Amino acid sequence: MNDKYFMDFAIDLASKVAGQTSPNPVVGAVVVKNGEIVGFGAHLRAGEHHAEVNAIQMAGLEKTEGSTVYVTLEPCSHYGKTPPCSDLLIRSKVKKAVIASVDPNPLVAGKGIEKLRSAGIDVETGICQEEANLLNEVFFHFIKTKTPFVTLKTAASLDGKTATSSGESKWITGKDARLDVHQYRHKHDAILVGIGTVFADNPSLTTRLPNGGKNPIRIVLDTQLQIPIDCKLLTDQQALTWIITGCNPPANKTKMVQGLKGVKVLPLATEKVDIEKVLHLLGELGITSLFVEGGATVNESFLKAHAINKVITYIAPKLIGGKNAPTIIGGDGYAAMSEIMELEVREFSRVGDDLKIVSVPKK
Ligand SMILES: Nc1c(/N=C/[C@H](O)[C@H](O)[C@H](O)COP(=O)(O)O)[nH]c(=O)[nH]c1=O
Ligand SMILES: Nc1c(N[C@@H]2O[C@H](COP(=O)(O)O)[C@@H](O)[C@H]2O)[nH]c(=O)[nH]c1=O
Ligand SMILES: [Zn+2]
Repeated sequence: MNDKYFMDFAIDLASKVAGQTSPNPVVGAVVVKNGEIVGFGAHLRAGEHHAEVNAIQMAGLEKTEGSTVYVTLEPCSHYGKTPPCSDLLIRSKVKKAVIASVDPNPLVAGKGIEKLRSAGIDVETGICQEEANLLNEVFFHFIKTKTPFVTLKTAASLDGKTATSSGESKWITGKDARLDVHQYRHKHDAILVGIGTVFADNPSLTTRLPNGGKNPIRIVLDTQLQIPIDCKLLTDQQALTWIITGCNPPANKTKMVQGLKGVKVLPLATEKVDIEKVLHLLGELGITSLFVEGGATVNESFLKAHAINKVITYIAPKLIGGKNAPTIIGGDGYAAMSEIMELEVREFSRVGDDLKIVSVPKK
């Protein structure tokens, strides 16, 4: 078996724990001795063992000695919440390390590889690098920008409507597509809607998957703190709810809302809710991935802030019509074609009766 064979397994291990390890990256590791897999593991949760530790623990020290370790991310070389993996590989007398992604964390970048080489371990990098980098697009983005990686989720009819002109929207996409959305809620640290969607749908924004899943922190952009006090987000206590407002939300309403369990009011320093400021605030609060579920006004503000890193679009084979029916992106939008946002399609699939398109900004 070649290096790709074993690295594919490590990548598969890492891909299956997406959403669990935040704010850490997902990492998979496989220990191979004389062409036989003797141990494997993934990093399961921030603060717990790294992938290499789990894999070497399964292999045992005897089999690890003289082995080749395949790992999707450069072994760490610093003391974070856990001791350095590069030291562990050296102590365990590993013969060779095959690495997919180099760690962009300034604390680690290249130091882990250097440490291994100077201890006489043969290190090869770049095997399945593209694929492994995609696994950690959120982590790499956050390490670089200290702001969350933003995924915009939209759902519309064939003619681009998100509701009828009378505001009805149940349902445009089918059960399968609506369920598919929940896997993304599980994987994200936070989910964001505008106050308009709260008024229109009284959403719960929780993760409702058959096998359970993590609820993201629910964020509402609500400049004047108009949120209805009896809405699900403030009363269901299913997950934390943070409301981001302009600088002077009404004092008595703020006191009332702030007093609710699991609810925080976060006023910005400016009158208007500026997306750049929202992202920096969320980054400071440790949000590494943000799932934006609209509505049209919020979507446009993210578009204009050039803050969209990925778009998940569900299209239902339905025609709604109506020049006043709402569409995916509202506001003024761009007047000049030269300004519009261009993307490239990364995935195209069917989900039940609907189409699903995953696209990313054109490089
Ligand atoms: N109307 C449709 C959608 N509507 C999505 C809404 O904007 C909002 O995200 C939901 O109301 C969230 O509600 P909850 O959290 O599940 O209680 N989204 C979809 O994917 N398909 C549709 O047909
Ligand atoms: N999860 C992971 C790594 N994560 C690296 O270590 C940092 C977190 O360290 P700590 O706070 O100790 O968990 C994280 O920012 C990233 O640079 N490294 C690895 O060798 N293997 C792993 O499985
Ligand atoms: Zn480590």
